[in-house]
Amino acid sequence: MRTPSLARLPYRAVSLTSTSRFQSQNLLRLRCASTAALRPSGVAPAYQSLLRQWEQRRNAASATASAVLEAAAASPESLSQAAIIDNLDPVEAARLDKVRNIGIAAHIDSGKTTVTERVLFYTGRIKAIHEVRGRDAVGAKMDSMDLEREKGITIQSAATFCDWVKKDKEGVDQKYHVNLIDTPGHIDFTIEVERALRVLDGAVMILCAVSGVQSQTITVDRQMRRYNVPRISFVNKMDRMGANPFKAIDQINTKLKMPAAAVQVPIGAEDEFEGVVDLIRMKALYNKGPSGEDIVETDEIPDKVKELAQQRRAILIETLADVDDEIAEIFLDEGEPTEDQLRAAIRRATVSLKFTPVFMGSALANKSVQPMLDGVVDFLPNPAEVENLALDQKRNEASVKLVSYNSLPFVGLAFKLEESNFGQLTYIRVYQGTLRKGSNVFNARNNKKVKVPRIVRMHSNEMEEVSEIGAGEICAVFGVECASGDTFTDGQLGYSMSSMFVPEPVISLSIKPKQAKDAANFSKAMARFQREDPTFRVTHDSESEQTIISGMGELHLDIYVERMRREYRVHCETGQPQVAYRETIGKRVDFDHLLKKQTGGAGDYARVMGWMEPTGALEDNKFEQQIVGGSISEKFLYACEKGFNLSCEKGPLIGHKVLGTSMVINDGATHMTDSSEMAFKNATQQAFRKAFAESNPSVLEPLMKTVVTAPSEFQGDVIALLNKRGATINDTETGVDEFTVYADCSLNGMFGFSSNLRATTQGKGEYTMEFSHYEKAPPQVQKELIAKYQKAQADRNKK
Ligand SMILES: Nc1nc2c(ncn2[C@@H]2O[C@H](COP(=O)(O)OP(=O)(O)OP(=O)(O)O)[C@@H](O)[C@H]2O)c(=O)[nH]1
Repeated sequence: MRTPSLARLPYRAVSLTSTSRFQSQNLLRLRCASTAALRPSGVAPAYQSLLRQWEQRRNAASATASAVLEAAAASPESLSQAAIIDNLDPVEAARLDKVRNIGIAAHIDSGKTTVTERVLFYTGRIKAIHEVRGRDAVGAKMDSMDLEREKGITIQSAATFCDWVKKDKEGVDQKYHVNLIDTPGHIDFTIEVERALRVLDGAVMILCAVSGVQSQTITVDRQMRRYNVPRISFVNKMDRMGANPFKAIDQINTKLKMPAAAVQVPIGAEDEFEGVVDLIRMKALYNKGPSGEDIVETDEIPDKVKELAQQRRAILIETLADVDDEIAEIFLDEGEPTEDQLRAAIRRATVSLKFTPVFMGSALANKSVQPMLDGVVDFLPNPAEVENLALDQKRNEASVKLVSYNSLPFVGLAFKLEESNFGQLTYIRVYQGTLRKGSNVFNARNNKKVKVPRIVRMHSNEMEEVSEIGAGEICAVFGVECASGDTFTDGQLGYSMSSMFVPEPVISLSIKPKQAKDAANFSKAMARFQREDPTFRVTHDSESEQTIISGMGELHLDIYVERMRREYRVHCETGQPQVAYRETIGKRVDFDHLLKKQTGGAGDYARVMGWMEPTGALEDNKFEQQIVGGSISEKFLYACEKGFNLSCEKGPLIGHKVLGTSMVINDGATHMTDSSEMAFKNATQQAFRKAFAESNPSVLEPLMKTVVTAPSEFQGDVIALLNKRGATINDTETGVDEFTVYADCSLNGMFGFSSNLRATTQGKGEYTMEFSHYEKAPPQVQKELIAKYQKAQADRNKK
């Protein structure tokens, strides 16, 4: 048996030494409250009502309130956020304990929407189950767009909520409020997953029992890590031929490097899949009723799985011993943890991101979805258990912890915008305080005051009006103009929250309405799509007079062209998809450029001196001025910076954006009457062109992390296909009957790959492609691109 290494044992997850500024300030106020009568005048108005509540509780002889106030006075640092929540405000703690904000994320077609449909049915949110691409032509609740129902894929994430009733240890029903977001699986809609995970407290990672960890599971795993989202796993499709949950669990451990162990074992598999054995309580669970709505629990574990259950329970304890010191101690003493100890350890380890418990079932066959829901409330954190930070703009952007108290000042994050029939719908996660209908909130980005006219809870495309939403919850509001990622506060706090990661678009195409009369609707649609989706960009190329749309992949752009047709009745003509190339400088070049024009009247005069060089990383460009002696005034330097930024927007080589280039201006000259902002802007642009051309610049192309999976018999053909497209193969894994290739490919080389792959693998192969980084394009490609651009420029000049 494996002995857990003590060195690897982590500290207890519950820290009692957290000392964020927010807490210490509150605790200092607490100290005042505990040593003397409460003096609200000395306390920021935002906290007065909260202090009053605490004081009232003490006056009402609450032993906890007194004890905590005294402890806070003696040692403010000794109380953690958890202690504040648990001890100071039992009412808030009890409310938050019953809230879960979760997302469902997974590889394409793993069954996210099908699982969500069951969740909604079993929690009573919907009256009947409808299948994705089902024969009843209704479609799953969460795929509400026509396009989603037709294609059987999720394009937009959809939010909903439900109540899950679970019996506690004493057999008393406890109602949990679950806010749930179903996210798309396709990589082109990855922003939907990003923004959902940004605001969720936990996630259910779904895997297919046959395919296990797939390419998109790896992406989703990375996204969950980026936002520190704890997860439980659900191995779905246990009814499929070849289902093997333990293969999936091994892969979570090895491929995702996330300690994972089954908390259930299946009773039968494939078409004999009957139910599961709960390894924590050692009980067999079966679904009964026409749609599996009743869970029947028995102590009689079928003989055929008794041994497996014992084995897997031992592995569960062993895996936990590696990540939890309480279980480690029991394990080292060769003891047997109790049910409570096991449950608490799984919760601790999951919440602290060290472990994922694995559930299993078949959503389509209506089996074992409810125990997974029990897992959501048992093992995923409530809003109070997740550390959410904001930056306090009034105190030099110091980091402050947000506390999900209803009575604190309001802080919320707008994480998603959607156009609806009633105007813009803004999804908000309330991190602190209460959002009330009719109240005013302030946008931290521009300090604009906005009134909140309507608040709704979303149920896919339906909504339920509410008058207020408490801390830790998710809602949507109407009539609040803002951008995706804006923070709202009640105006008293200068807090702002970090936004989500937005990947850069890698593909673009020209687009125009087929009929001139549709121009107005076309612009309306473009504006809307851009507001809703930060990975969808629209630019206007003034030279070619074309509108260019850019996005994450061919499918992403196709969907918008199709939505334009369906939702706005605008038929469009599109050009060939183009790769989003970049340009970069090759080496340092000094410049001394003089712009001087004398054409009668006032002339133009600007002289700029300095150098341009690579920034070192192929990232943002940098402009710097190091003028001493005032040879160029501030106003003109600002114009120089503008000129630099404009030059970076349209590189000299092929007209694509410039990356990784820095410009320093350290001297120059100004003319008394002939210098102007325009002259300095133009001079900088000219200097830029000249220096860039002399620096041995290059064209960069996006490199894509590509993962291809197909049945083993096609391995040779698929590798040959990738080689033909110039891919660098990094790794190959061979499974029982399928293989996976990991490769880096240039996006340029991958156009039309999906149809090639389909043809080569009889439609059985699949692949995902995700932007990795920019790299120099091969010399031949660079040459061709430059020649093409120059020819187009020359043709344009002739006209
Ligand atoms: N055999 C079997 N098929 C399932 C199960 N769950 C889902 N499916 C099928 O798998 C297909 C994909 O299911 P979805 O629920 O749309 O999967 P998804 O992960 O939401 O798909 P995307 O959002 O497009 O990534 C559908 O045809 C489902 O009927 C299951 O438990 N067993």
